[in-house]
Amino acid sequence: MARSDSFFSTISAKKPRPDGKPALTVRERFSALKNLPAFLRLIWQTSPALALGNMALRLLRAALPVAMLYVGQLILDSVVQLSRQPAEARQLTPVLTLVALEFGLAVFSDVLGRGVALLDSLLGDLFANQSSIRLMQHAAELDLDQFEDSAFYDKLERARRQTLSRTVLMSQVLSQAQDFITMGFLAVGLTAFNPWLLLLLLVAVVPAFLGESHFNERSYSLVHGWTPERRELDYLRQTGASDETAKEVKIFGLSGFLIDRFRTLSDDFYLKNKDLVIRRAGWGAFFAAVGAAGYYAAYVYIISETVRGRVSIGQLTFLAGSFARMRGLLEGILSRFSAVAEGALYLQDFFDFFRLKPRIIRADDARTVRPFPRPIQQGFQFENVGFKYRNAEKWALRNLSFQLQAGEKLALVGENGAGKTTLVKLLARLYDPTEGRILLDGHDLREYDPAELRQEIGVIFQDFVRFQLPAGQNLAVGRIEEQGNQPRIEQAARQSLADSVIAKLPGGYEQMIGRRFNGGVDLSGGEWQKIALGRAYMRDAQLLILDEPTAALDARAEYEVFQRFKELTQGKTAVLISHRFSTVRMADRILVIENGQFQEIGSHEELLAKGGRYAELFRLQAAGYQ
Ligand SMILES: Nc1ncnc2c1ncn2[C@@H]1O[C@H](COP(=O)(O)OP(=O)(O)OP(=O)(O)O)[C@@H](O)[C@H]1O
Repeated sequence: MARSDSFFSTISAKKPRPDGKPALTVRERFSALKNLPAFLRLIWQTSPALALGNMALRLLRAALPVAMLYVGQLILDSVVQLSRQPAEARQLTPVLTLVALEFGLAVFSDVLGRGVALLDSLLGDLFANQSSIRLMQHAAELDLDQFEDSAFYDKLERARRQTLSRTVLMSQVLSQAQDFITMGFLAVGLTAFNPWLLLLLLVAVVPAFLGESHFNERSYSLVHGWTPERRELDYLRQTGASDETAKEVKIFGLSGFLIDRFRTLSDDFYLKNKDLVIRRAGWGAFFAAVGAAGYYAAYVYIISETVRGRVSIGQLTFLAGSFARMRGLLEGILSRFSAVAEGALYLQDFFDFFRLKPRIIRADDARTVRPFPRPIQQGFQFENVGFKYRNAEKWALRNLSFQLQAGEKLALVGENGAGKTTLVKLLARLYDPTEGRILLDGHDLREYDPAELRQEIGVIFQDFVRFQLPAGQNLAVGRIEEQGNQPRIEQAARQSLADSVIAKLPGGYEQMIGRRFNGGVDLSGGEWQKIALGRAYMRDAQLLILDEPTAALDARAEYEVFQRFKELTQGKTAVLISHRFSTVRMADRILVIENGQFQEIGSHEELLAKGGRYAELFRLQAAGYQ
């Protein structure tokens, strides 16, 4: 932000924001307030009872300041009157009753204040929890390809950061309403005395409001524009100090490199922010002085009216008290208004995230959704399939046509980056083809319900997740509905050879695995792989896909895994991705892909006899063993 950027200039002109976009105008800032009704609806839905209770207490509390000031006025006037009476005629009881009343009101106001704070905190906690749940639910509905878009990630990040700060916004909006009501009560008293005092009040307070609101917009722009960098800062913080990365950070001596990058980014942000907060403090002090001048001008006026005998001492305290109170309230309301407007700007990100819609969804009209074939009759047909990742220049797959027959075991072979995993992701409809189509039993895959399709498919990816969960649950994630079915979990463990891994764990199936949590035991790469393989056996899937499932297994385990796999998937369709030809040759047919293009397909013997790419790769690997 340029140093010459004065406060008043941005009110009229659009200045570039730190992220290069023009600064928000006052109108844009106000228009963000349109998000508030939807926000209040969300709060109401969180707990109507708590929301209602909160509003009722606030309403009551709003009336108390004017009541207390009025009782104060009565007390003072009574005291002055008493002091003018002869000593023997002085009756203290009425004054003491008034003092007792004021005391009662003070205690009541305090109790109400605590009640409001309590309900705010309960409602805020519930709201934050429900927002986090909604966020997770919505993220789960979105497409994989949306997660690979950095603009999406920025939105997700901002929405996630805001679930907690939105509870502050909730209190602010409710306090705003409460203070408005209090102001209304006080304004009646002040206007009755002299309406000009109200005008004086506005003159004293409005500049401070404009200043606050300007700096709030600046700070939103700064934070918003810095989302990618703040994401990188989080990433660096995590990479520099986490169990997952500690090994390589140490071996490669990366901590200096990571810290330098962190320092550069964080210093840059600090300097930009410092500039802003210093100017904010300077202008803030100036506007506070303007406000104080307005208050003292009014005070002098009220005092002079008292001296001239036009108002009583009690009225003097009532008016001075009302004016001071109203100045505080108005300042609070106005500066809170800009905080609320700022919060509403952030809300925009929150709602924007929820407006993102997945594309891979079930057809709206239930009649057009095709029931999934049980069993699959013909299999999957790739028709001229092409796929390009979001923002990628080059095609990951192109012009791919072949048939995956029902009950067939198909192996995919190709060099790194050839497109094997991409093909599998298209089968599971994690993405839809960019061109061409995939048919299942003669119908486009898009005609089936994606949820049903995924139920019928069991995929173990090469980068499977190492869930920090007990061993049994780590297997059960393959079919989480069966997490209570111990015999089934144990059977899957036997089938994937994970049973011998679990037998060695001190806690058996209950043993927490992974290092993140207390008492967790880590496993070797191959041991993790056996657990992950077990997830495939937890499913009753018609199509099983194993993407390099044995890369970390020793030769004997690999042989055994595949013997079992063949037996256990009798009659089922399966796709295997492997770089080991000893595994690949067990498949009925092998599809060779090169640079995303179909190369050849056939059985091991056929392809060897053909003497093409497969034969070349096979001989290359075989030569390595000689
Ligand atoms: N999420 C992604 N976004 C952009 N490009 C991607 C993405 N995933 C893969 N690619 C690119 O698509 C191409 C095919 O990748 P794919 O993962 O399908 O290869 P693969 O044959 O499975 O490789 P490997 O044997 O290394 O696992 C590669 O050029 C890769 O860089």
